[in-house]
Amino acid sequence: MQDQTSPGTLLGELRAQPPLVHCITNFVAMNIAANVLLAAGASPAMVHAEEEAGEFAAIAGALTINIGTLSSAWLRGMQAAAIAAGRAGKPFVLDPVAHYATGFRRAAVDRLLELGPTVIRGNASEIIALAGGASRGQGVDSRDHVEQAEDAARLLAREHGATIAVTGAVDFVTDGDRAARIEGGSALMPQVTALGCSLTCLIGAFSAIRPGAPFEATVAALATFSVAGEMAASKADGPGSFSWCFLDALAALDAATLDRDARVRAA
Ligand SMILES: Nc1ncnc2c1ncn2[C@@H]1O[C@H](COP(=O)(O)OP(=O)(O)O)[C@@H](O)[C@H]1O
Ligand SMILES: Cc1ncsc1CCOP(=O)(O)O
Ligand SMILES: [Mg+2]
Repeated sequence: MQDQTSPGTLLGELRAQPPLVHCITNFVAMNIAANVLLAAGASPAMVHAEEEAGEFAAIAGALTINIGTLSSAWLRGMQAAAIAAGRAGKPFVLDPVAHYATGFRRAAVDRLLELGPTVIRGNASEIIALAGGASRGQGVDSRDHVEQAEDAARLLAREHGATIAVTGAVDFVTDGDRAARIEGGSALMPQVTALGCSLTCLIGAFSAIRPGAPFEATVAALATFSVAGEMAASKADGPGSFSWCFLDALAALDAATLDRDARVRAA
């Protein structure tokens, strides 16, 4: 597929004009997420201090917020950034890492949801719990299947007016009206920490390219990960080599290959 909003078209535009992506992510993810964005062609900046997060969000193309290693000070920075992104009309992508695990996380996510995320990405356990369901998640790891989270995703999309991405073996994206499944990737991906967090940052990069089309931007980011993941798996011997093969695959991926190999189906 090759149209105005095909994954390849968006990847080409991203490379032609690298967007500045404001990432408030966790200590585990900061390095790999920045490298993922650079390999894809975007310009990452990890900025979380409450003294500057609001000011920075206004100048970036998109904001991504991830609660993986949360503290009260970080939460204040997240709120300032989300408010500023909203005022500036910039997309805001939320990753509610393990929000079901503690009261502090649940309260933080409730506050961030009030600030109107454009896209929410999580694994199946996180999305099920966000919609009020009983999830089997353990810490940051999902123990539910994406198919079990599809109704929850549709519900959340309508409730928050957001695009919802559920990732796993086959990803699912919905804006409450349209929905798509994206096949591909590799079983090695959940064996490398913070790849999901990095994907959230990449959704931010694609959202900056198409601020008015979060569904298409999210599908493009997920398709990019799926195709690069398959390429990397064909070369890797295990999680260690997968992580650097994945960066190489992302950097080598071109628009035509992405559109040829992406397996995106309407759902
Ligand atoms: N079993 C799997 N097979 C193929 N790809 C997978 C599998 N599990 C996860 N992925 C991919 O790994 C990436 C991160 O997703 P996921 O592991 O669900 O996030 P998180 O790290 O937040 O739990 C996504 O691109 C997803 O498609
Ligand atoms: C291990 C860990 N602990 C807190 S955040 C984090 C990283 C989670 O990354 P991902 O959600 O992409 O698996
Ligand atoms: Mg995660």
